[in-house]
This record gives sequence, C-alpha cells and structure tokens, in this order.
Amino acid sequence: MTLFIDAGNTRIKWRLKPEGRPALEGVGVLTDPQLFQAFDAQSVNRIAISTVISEDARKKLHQQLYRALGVEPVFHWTQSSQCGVTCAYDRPETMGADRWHALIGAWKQAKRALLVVDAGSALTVDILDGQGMHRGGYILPGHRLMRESLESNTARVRFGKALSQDPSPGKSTDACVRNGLSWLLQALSMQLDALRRALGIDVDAVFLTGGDAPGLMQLGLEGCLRPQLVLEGLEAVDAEVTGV
Ligand SMILES: Nc1ncnc2c1ncn2[C@@H]1O[C@H](COP(=O)(O)OP(=O)(O)O)[C@@H](O)[C@H]1O
Ligand SMILES: CC(C)(COP(=O)(O)O)[C@@H](O)C(=O)NCCC(=O)O
Ligand SMILES: [K+]
Repeated sequence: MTLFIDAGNTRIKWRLKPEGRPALEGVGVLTDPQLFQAFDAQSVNRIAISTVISEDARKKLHQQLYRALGVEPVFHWTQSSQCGVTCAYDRPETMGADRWHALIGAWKQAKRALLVVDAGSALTVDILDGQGMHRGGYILPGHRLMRESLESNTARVRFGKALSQDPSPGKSTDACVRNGLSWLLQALSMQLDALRRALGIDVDAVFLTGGDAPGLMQLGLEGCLRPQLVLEGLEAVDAEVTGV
C-alpha cells in the first residue's frame, strides 16, 4: 500500500490506506525517532510525498524513510497543469507543493470556483475559478510566526500563548498582543468573506486546512474544515502519475 506524507515547516501529516480497511492517519514532527515506527514496514510498497521543507531536511527525510521501509519515496512538485488544475505562476516549480496539492484536493471535490485557506506555519490563501484556473493567492505569516516575530524583535512585549477570542482594545501588554492578533485574524476572516462573495463562491467551496484552521473558525471564518486536504490532493496526483 502507499504511504502519503505531507511534510510542512512545523509538522508532518501522514496517511496509509490499507485495502479494505479504514485509513490510518497521524501527525508528528520530523525530529521524532518514533515517527517512522508507526508505519508497517512489511506492507508499504510506495511512498508519495508533498513537502515544502528545505533541501537538506528533504534529503534527510528521504534517507530516514528508505532506512525504515526500504522504499524510495517519490516527491510530487507543483506542475503547470495537473488533475484539471492550472497554476497561475510563471514558474510553477516555485509554488509550494502543499498549496498545489491542497488546490487539487479541493478541486477534486468541488469542481467549481473555490478558495483554499491553509493556516499552517505560514497562512496561505489560493483562488481557483470554475475552470480550475488558479487565480493566484496570498502568503502571510501564520499565528505562531506573528507572535514569535514580536517576541524576538522587541525587548518589552511579553505575552501568554493562549489564543484570544476577544478583539477589544487591550489594557495590558498581554491583552494588547493577544487581542490584537484576534482582531487581525477577524479582519482576515472579513477579507476572505468579501473575496468569496465578490467571486460568487459559496461557503461550501471554502476549504480550510492547517493546524490553525479550527482557531480561525472560532474567530468567525466560515468554510469546510479539511485537515488532510493536502494528502487528498497528493493522493489524486499520485494516482494520475501511476495510472491507478
Ligand atoms: N499540537 C500542535 N503542534 C504544533 N502546532 C500546532 C498544534 N496545534 C496547533 N498548531 C498550530 O498549527 C501550526 C502548524 O500547522 P500545520 O498545518 O501542521 O503546519 P505546517 O504544514 O506548516 O507544518 C503551528 O504553527 C501552530 O500555530
Ligand atoms: C508558503 C509555505 C511556506 C506554506 O507552507 P507551511 O508554512 O504551511 O508549511 C509553502 O507553501 C512554501 O514554502 N511555498 C514556497 C513559496 C510559494 O508558494 O510561492
Ligand atoms: K501546510
């Protein structure tokens, strides 16, 4: 069976699909030596990967998988056109494979104009029209990166980790930062809603994925939560390539 892997900047998401049995899924970090023990060495005969990690980290992942499972992994990258979706970039190979595979996962299901919001380490938004043409997107720092950049570039801005649901003006450093992020993310939700309406996209065609997606939904972002959207697209791409 095939092992599908989405290796992001923070976490690795994986899915195994045994024939006739429910899929096995998991989330981990690349530095965890236990990670690869979760995969059954006997039965994995193909490994398909979507990744945006550095070239060094990618080579290490390749080695670790080969050692653990004896299978050479196949890496899938952004193409100019694949599975009915056409990339807007002049240089498709420079667009993150996770964004591309998430778009394909969403297109496979919706087959109409849609938005993908991936709230991972970075937060990305991508637009597809009703013909599967990518109309471009946005890349923003994610919630954790915004907090970390404040913390590491200021001396006196110190605050707690918990996500605030309160967008009102703060009256302490902690509240100013935490409520400020909540205010900003609420504004993002409003922008996305305006974009969706302007493009005539209904809520069912807004696909939300990434570790911070549930938090964004609590702040008012509307859409369908699909935690494994990148893996769904990766599976479609791999099936097209192998002809299965
Ligand atoms: N248990 C968790 N471990 C790590 N990050 C988490 C966790 N729960 C939520 N997050 C949030 O999810 C983000 C990572 O989301 P993920 O989709 O896995 O990112 P990536 O694809 O970049 O690896 C983190 O930056 C953090 O804000
Ligand atoms: C924008 C991203 C960092 C998002 O990945 P993530 O943070 O979710 O792991 C990734 O898609 C990436 O490295 N993209 C390359 C640049 C681009 O897409 O144009
Ligand atoms: K991602």
